[in-house]
Amino acid sequence: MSPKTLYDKIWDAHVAHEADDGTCLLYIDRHLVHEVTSPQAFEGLRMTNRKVRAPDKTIAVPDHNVPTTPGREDPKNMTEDSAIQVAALDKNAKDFGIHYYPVSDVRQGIVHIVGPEQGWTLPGMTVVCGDSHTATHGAFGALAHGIGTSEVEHVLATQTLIQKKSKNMKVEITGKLRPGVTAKDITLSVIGATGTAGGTGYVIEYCGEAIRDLSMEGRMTVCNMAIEGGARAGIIAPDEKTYEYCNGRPHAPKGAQWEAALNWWKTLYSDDDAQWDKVITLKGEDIAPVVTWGTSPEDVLPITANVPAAEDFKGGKVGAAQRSLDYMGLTSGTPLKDVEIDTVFIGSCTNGRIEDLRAAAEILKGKKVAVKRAMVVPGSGLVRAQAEEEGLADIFKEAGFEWRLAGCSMCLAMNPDQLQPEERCAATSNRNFEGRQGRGGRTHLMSPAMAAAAAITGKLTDVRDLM
Ligand SMILES: CC(C)[C@H](C(=O)O)[C@@H](O)C(=O)O
Ligand code: SF4
Repeated sequence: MSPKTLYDKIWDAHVAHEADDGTCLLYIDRHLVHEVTSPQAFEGLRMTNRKVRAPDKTIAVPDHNVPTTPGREDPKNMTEDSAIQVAALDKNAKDFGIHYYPVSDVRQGIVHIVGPEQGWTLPGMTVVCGDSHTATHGAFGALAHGIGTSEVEHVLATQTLIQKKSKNMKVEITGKLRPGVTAKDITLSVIGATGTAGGTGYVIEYCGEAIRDLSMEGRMTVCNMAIEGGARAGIIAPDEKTYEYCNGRPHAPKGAQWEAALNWWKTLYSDDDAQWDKVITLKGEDIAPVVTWGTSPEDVLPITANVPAAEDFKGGKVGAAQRSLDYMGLTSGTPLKDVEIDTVFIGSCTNGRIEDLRAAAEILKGKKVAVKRAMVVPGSGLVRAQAEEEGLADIFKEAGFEWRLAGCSMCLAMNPDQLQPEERCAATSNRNFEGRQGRGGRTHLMSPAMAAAAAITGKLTDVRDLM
C-alpha cells in the first residue's frame, strides 16, 4: 500500500463515489448548523418536500446573533434580522427533528465549542458546518471544514458533499515553547510566516513536539485559524490526549463501540514516507508572544516590535499596509507596547474555552482593569458554569470585566456587542478585518494572556513583563 497522510486516510474512508474528473461525493459524519447560514437551506428542503437525511447526525445551535446579556430569550433584545434567524432555527430544529441547543439550554454556545464539548466531534470523522471556522474540529484528527449555504442544503438532504481533494501541507512546530507563548501565538506566527494565501489549496496537518505538547484546547486554537491562512482545513493526528478528552462525553461511543472506535483512531496518522506538497517548519523556541497591528491576520509582529512603515513591504503590499495603518490609526515606528487600548474582548471559538479563561484569570488575579470596557464571553454555557465553579468568574468580575453569557459576541458585529468607530480593542478572536467588530472599530488579535495583560495596563503589553 502506498504511504498516506492523515488527510488521505480520512478522505479515502469517506469517498462514496469518484467521477472521472476527480470530483468526489464524500460521506459526512457530522453536520453542525447555526442560525446565519441555514435558513435558506431548510427553506429549500421545505419547498421540495424533502426531509433531513440524517437528523441524528445534524446538530444546531444559535450563536452568532444572540445577545450575551440576561433577557436574551426576548426577541425584542435583538435586531429584527437576528430575531428572524434565531426564530427560524428554533422552528427548523423542531420541524426537522435535529439535535438542538436553544439559548435557554446551558449547553448552548459557539457551535465550534459545543461540538467537541458534547462529543459530536470525534477523530476520523468528516465534519462540516456553514461556517469557515469549522476548521477548529480538525484538532481531533477529523476532516472538518466550512461549506456554503447551498452545500448546507445538499448535506441536509443527502448527508454527502461534492468535493475535490486538496493538496497536503505539513506545518511542523519543533521543540518547546518559551514561557508566555501559547497556541494562539503559534497559529498567528504561522500565518505571519505563510500569509493569508499560504495555505490556499491545501489541508494543513500541524505536527511536531510543540503541537503534541498542546492541550486539546490549544490544538483547537491552532486549527481554528487554519482558514485564516487560506487552508481548506487544519488537522492534528489524534493521540492519548484526544482520546482522554473524548472519553465519556455525552455523544462519544461507549463500551465495545468505544474500543472499536479506538482501534480505528489509532491508525490515524501520516505514514513516515507520506508525500507532502508543501512543508513549513517553525522552531517553537523562536515563537514570541505576538499581536496583530493591521487589518489582516497576517499582519503579525512580536509584541517587542514597532509599528511597521508601509515602505517595509514589497510591491502590491505597500498600499495595503498604508491603508491598514490609516484604518488602525497607527504611526510607523511607535513601539507596539505604547499603543493604548480602549476595550478588551476575551472569547470566540478561537479562545473561549476553559483553558483560555484560566490563562487570562491567572494574569488578572488581584488586579484591576485600566481600559474603558472589558468583557469575557465564555464559549458555551458549560464553560461558563465551570469557570464559575473554579472561581475564575469572580477574578474577572473583581478585575472589572463584564461576565457575559455564551455566544460569538464581539468576535463579529452581528449582535449587540460591537465596537464604536475608532474604538481600539485587544481581542482573542481570529479576524481583524475592517469593521469586523463594529464599523470603524480597530482590532488587535492576541492570546488570552496577552489580552488580560493589555486590560491591566491599558496598552498592548508583553505578558512576560507581568509574569
Ligand atoms: C457568519 C459566518 C458565515 C462566518 C464564517 O463563516 O466564518 C462567521 O462565523 C465568521 O467568523 O466570520
Ligand atoms: S466566534 Fe467568531 S469566528 Fe467563531 S464562529 Fe463565531 S463569529 Fe465566527
